[in-house]
This record gives sequence, structure tokens and C-alpha cells, in this order.
Amino acid sequence: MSKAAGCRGFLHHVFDYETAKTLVIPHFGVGIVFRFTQLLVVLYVVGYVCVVQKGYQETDSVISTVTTKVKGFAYTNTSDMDPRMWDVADYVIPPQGDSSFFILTNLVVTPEQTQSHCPELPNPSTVCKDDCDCIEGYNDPRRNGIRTGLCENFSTTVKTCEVFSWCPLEVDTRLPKKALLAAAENFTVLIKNSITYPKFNFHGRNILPHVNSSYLAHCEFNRLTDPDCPIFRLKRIISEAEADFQEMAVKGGILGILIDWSCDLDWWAGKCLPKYSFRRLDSQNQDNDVAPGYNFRFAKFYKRADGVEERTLIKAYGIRFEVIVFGTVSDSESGCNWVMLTCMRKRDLYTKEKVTYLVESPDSEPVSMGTTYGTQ
Ligand SMILES: Nc1ncnc2c1ncn2[C@@H]1O[C@H](COP(=O)(O)OP(=O)(O)OP(=O)(O)O)[C@@H](O)[C@H]1O
Repeated sequence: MSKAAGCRGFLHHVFDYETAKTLVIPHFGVGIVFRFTQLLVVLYVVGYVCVVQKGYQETDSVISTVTTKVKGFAYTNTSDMDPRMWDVADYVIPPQGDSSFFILTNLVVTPEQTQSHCPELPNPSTVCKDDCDCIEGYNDPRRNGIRTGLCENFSTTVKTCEVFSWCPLEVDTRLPKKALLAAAENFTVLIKNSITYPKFNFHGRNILPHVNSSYLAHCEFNRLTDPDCPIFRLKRIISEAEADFQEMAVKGGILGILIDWSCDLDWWAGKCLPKYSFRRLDSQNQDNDVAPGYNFRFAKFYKRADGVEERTLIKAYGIRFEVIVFGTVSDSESGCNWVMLTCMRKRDLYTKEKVTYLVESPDSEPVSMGTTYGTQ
């Protein structure tokens, strides 16, 4: 190819104008498919994006704080303990009243423990014949103390390795089959929950504006008659979670109190109010009930008259309540703002009135021009 022809080809390639050509096919079947596809797109945008997802709205997630206060009394009279009245300071552990609180319902008490030597509880790994079976200093986290190296009589028939520990040792097989604090089902809890949606400067509280002190002093949550009362009877919470209080109270468990603040801030959508629901959160797998419930140990310490430190060990079983607050809020004001500030004939006036321009004055103090218009 000559040089001139190559140059012409290059110029054509650079300066040629290309445009799309539309081919109209008068075919009924193809036309139907085309219109049907268009219809699907319109349905998706209008039906799903606009109506279902409310895509024209702006959303925000909740920020929340919760405090709780439990009230109620229980009376126990068992062979292990003197007759005893229990109040909130005895059975709420710890007592602060957080969004997660524990109520003691059953317990194994081991009183008058002192630091001393005693034979281990019988178990294939602790039973011995003589001292050679017990290694001094050995300790197993699953057992009760540090071995002294001696093999001692646990009973007239069984010998076990002696340990240095808090003696006498706890025997937790003595857990009552009926919860000791069965009366806890009638305890009540006051939940105070404040929330905010920062993007919309929206603040809410589960103690609603019309709830006054005298109502709070006697009300109790009932979905039909008192849905706005923030005081809940434990039995009702647990039955709404489709669990049985007395069954849960024996070995303990975890229960969720869910407060849903999801709402629509559009004026036509009604008030933004909390919605309560309750759910058992610990596993209740019928096929596998290994390690059920919830328990932990704590002790109360004393000094005896002879100066020896003594403690009462408590293995506490109970129900941990978790107040879980969640929600998202949406508002279509931002969509309206966009239309107002972009499409309307008086958009310049609206923009001037809605937006504040900060102008730096000579002495660096910002001066505002125009007024602001905030969200709710
Ligand atoms: N668990 C509860 N069960 C029933 N009523 C409760 C409970 N907790 C609080 N209340 C009542 O709700 C109201 C507000 O309680 P709040 O804790 O704010 O005030 P308080 O005066 O410190 O309460 P109180 O001294 O009675 O514990 C009070 O009338 C209080 O008695």
C-alpha cells in the first residue's frame, strides 16, 4: 500500500462519524416480549424500589440506652437454710440494673467453708488405694483443689485423694428439683429505654409522654389493656416467649426482651412507638440437653471470732434477661427536599429560605444569611 493511501485510510478512521441505526421489526411476538420486559422494569422500580423498599426515603439506625429495676419478695424455708425472706438486693446479681440483669431462682449453698484439707468428692480420677495414687501439688481444673499427696477416707467404704481447698467441698448434686425462688415469677421489672436517631434528631423514650407517676406506681404491662406500661411481670414475659417459668427457674436460662423502634417519621405514618416482644435465647434442643441452663458461683466472706476467714459458697442458677433494642427509621422528607430544591419553579426562593450560608466577617465571626429548616 502506498504512503498516500495509508494516510487517507487513517484520516477516514479518525474523522468518520458513526451513528446507531434503529431497526423496527413489525413482529407481534418480539413486540410482546419487549413490552413485557419494559413492564417488569417499571413494576420493579415502582412496586419494589418505591413502594416496598421506600427507596425515596432516607434511613438511620437507632442508638439506645437501657436501665432496669426489679422488685418483689420471696420466702424460703428449707432444711439447708434458715427461714429466709429474699428481696431485690439478694436475688439481682449484680445489682446495677443494666440492660442485662440476672435473677437468682435456684441455688446450692455450701456454708462455713474454710481454707483447709479434705478428701476430694469420689470420682474415677480421685478414688485412691494409698498415697502413691495421689501426686502432691497436682490440680485438675475440673476438681476442687490442690492435692496434698495423701489418700484419705471419704466415707467408710471409699478413699479419695486429699486436697487443699475451701472445705467442706460443694456437692452440687443437691440442686432442688423445684426452684427455691419459685415465687420469682411474680417479680416485676421496670425498663427505662431512651433512644435517638441522630440523623433526624429524633429522640424517644419507652415511658411515653402521657404516662405519669401515679400510673407508673400501679400499672403492669398487658398487651391488650396496658400496652404502654414499662413494668413487666416476669411470668408474663416468659410465657409470651413460649417458655415455662418454673421449668426455666430450676437450671436457669437466658431470655431476650426485644424493643423494636422501627418506624416511619413521615407525618402520615403515625407515632413512633416501641414494640415489645420476648424470646428465649438459650438453646432448647430437645435431642441434645447436655449442659442446659445458666449458672455461676459466688461467695460471701466472713471473719470468725477466732480470726479464721470463712465463706458461704453459692452456686447460683437463674434467668438472665437481655434487653435488646433495635430499629431503623425512615423519612421521605429528603426525597421531597430534592424535588422542592431541584424541580419546583420557586426553587431559588426555597433554597434561600432553607439553606443558611455562613459568610466570614472581617473579624472572622461567621455571619448567617437566611434561615435554616431542620428535620424533625
Ligand atoms: N420493678 C418495679 N415494679 C413495679 N414498680 C416499679 C418497679 N420499679 C420501679 N417501680 C415504680 O416506678 C416508679 C418509677 O421508678 P423509679 O426507679 O424511677 O423511681 P424511685 O422513686 O427511685 O422508685 P423506688 O424508690 O420505688 O424504687 C416508682 O413509682 C417505682 O416505685
